Amino acid sequence: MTSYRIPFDVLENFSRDVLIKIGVEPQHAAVVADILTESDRRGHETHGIGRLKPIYYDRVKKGILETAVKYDIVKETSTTAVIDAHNSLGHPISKIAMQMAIDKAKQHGLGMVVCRNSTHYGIAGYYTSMAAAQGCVGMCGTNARPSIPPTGAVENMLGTNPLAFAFPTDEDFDFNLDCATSIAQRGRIEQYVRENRPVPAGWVIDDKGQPCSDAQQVLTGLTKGTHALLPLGGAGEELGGYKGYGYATVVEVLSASLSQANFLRALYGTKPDGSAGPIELGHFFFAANVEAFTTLEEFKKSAGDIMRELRTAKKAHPEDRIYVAGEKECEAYHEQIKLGGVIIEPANQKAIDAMRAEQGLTQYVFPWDAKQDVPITMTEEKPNLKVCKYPEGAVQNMCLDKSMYVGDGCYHACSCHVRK
Ligand SMILES: NC(=O)c1ccc[n+]([C@@H]2O[C@H](COP(=O)([O-])OP(=O)(O)OC[C@H]3O[C@@H](n4cnc5c(N)ncnc54)[C@H](O)[C@@H]3O)[C@@H](O)[C@H]2O)c1
Ligand SMILES: O=C(O)C[C@H](O)C(=O)O
Repeated sequence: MTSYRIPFDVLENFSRDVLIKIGVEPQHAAVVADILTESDRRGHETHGIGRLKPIYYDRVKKGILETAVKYDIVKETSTTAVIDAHNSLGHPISKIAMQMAIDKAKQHGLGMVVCRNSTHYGIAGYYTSMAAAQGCVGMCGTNARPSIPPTGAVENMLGTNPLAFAFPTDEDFDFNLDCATSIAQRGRIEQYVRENRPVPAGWVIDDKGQPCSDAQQVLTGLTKGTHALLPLGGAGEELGGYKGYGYATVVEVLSASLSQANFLRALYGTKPDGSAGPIELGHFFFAANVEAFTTLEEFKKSAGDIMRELRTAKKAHPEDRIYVAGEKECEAYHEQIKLGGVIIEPANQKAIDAMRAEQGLTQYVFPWDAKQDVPITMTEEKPNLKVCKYPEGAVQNMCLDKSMYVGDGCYHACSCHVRK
């Protein structure tokens, strides 16, 4: 089966409309759809639209995730707040919580807001980006279903617990370090299952401490507790696995102990009878107003100077490239915008088809609905540039390579095909 590139606005509108159909308020559905699509725009496809189903859609359908976004502020000071999210969708609550932290930082220098009884919030870096865009240093993290074993153990206990930091710079992107505290996160294993690829050595151990390369076995084993995703640094102490384990523990404590949220084994999401139950998590969001320390201009210049000096490091091979955190996401964003959307693989096409059929969203037509290839018309040809026009009724842009999507045609230096 073929993968197709789908424009971001189509995916975002589809995700929003699916969520509205299953009972989510339009303004909250729009936030979830934006954050899922933003993950794809940044190249974090493991946490993008591909997770609408099985995670959010299926959990709402099973009645283990609330569609109404309700929350209470249970404790508040000028610089802190504790939110109870009552098993609501994690993305809208997290956006509200990070904005509260930023507002407090803007007024008092620092702000920290924690949530309990919230649910999976997607990419941590979305929320730290909000802080950087508003002149703050942002930090956030969340706990998650058990995945990481403590160093020396084989039982998965800690979530893949992402920890993200962002701040503005005078470069054309904000620094944003946004990653799990495990070597690979669950979304990556799901991706390896979809692509039928073996899991690389060093990512996983089973309950005998042995490696396992079968992605499906790992995914099932994570839920059963027979497999674990190793912390940053890997197994044992030799390569510093205890550092990743330590950072995952910091995230667990900041997510759970300040807000009095659930932690570790309580996040398996299984009821005593073995059926799926809610996974109510904790998150923390922190913002520091740069202007409380120095001018924003001085901060950005200094941070940018650090980025630029890092890039001057002597390289092992001239062709190697030195990146700083946030740079790849910025490039992916521009590249994907230029290419006109995100590649949707066959497994994700099936999930989209199932949601479309169940919710009667027949107004959405995707390229894989097309029955036959039809020729495209070249309207202009220059060296390395063809301007082509799609025939009437052609379904979406299906150019899968470096092309510029322009309405009903594309500019490209390759051959692409269109289906009807
Ligand atoms: N909600 C959850 O429970 C949860 C759990 C785990 C991960 N996640 C999310 O999944 C996403 C992916 O996580 P991941 O652990 O796979 O991330 P990853 O391993 O892809 O690392 C991404 C980070 O590393 C930086 N980076 C990549 N290559 C670099 C290089 N060569 N030099 C310098 N920096 C570089 C990126 O800019 C980015 O900040 C994140 O958005 C994370 O928040 C969410
Ligand atoms: O899937 C989870 O529970 C957490 C996170 O999104 C991950 O991919 O590891």
